Amino acid sequence: MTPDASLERPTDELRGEALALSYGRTRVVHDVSLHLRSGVVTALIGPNGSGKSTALRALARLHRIDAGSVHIDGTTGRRDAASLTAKEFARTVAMLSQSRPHPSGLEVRDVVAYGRHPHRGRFSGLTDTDRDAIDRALALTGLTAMAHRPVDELSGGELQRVWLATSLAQSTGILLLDEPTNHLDLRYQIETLDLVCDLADRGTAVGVVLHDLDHAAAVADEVVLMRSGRVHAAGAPAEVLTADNLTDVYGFRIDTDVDDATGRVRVIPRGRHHERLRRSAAVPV
Ligand SMILES: Nc1ncnc2c1ncn2[C@@H]1O[C@H](COP(=O)(O)OP(=O)(O)OP(=O)(O)O)[C@@H](O)[C@H]1O
Repeated sequence: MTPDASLERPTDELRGEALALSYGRTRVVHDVSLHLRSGVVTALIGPNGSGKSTALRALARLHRIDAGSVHIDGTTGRRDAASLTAKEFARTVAMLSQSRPHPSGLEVRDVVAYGRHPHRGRFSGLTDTDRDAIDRALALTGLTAMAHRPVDELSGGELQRVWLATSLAQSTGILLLDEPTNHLDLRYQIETLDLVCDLADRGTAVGVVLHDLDHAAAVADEVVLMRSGRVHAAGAPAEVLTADNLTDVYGFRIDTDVDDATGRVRVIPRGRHHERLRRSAAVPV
């Protein structure tokens, strides 16, 4: 699962400034700014309901913006995301949403081919470039051998990889992933994280919502810690993933240390079960 290094290096960046977002009359995201830079993995973390998905969806033009702006900075200068046609935007930004449809009556390859829609003319068939992009997306997600299986027969994790492949087939310079490791077994969780890093290494701007803080520590160049619809802290993983920040935001004791092998922060949640383990270790059976 390594992206093709021969492809042109993307340079687009996505900038959400002072975003205010609501459901109906309820404001759920307040004054949030997010800057997704080319070649950088930005992880959005925070408790349930803190506004991560809503913010990511706003960057993908899937949620109405009450105040603030979303811009794309690319080779042709700065463009307001709202000024692009749907196809232009979809050639620039791909998003793997948390709510993923369950298509039926289609093969895996057909679903992944949907990712090429923004690159195709209204009546034109798949070009060689389209087919190459589909093959590459299937390979990157470990789906080549399943390309002709009906999607109706797939497990939740396999289907998740099909949607990831569909986003990759869009061949965008900006990739937004909402909990991409959900439903995946350990191998594909790690492969997906590796893929995220590989894509960033060849220039993609990646914004990824992650619940596993060790995953965020392992892959993120920048971490945005959200709380109650606001950015509580943002910056390098070692600056954001501190015991104080995490304990404060998640509302129970969380310690951190540093993995000697990688130099990355390790997160140690101190649930009541730790106390139980400590007691049972102290009292010989
Ligand atoms: N469709 C909706 N209608 C009304 N309120 C919503 C809707 N979706 C989300 N919300 C509310 O908006 C707030 C932010 O939700 P959001 O899904 O962005 O949080 P999140 O950080 O992604 O949460 P999670 O980690 O649980 O996925 C929450 O208070 C949530 O209850």
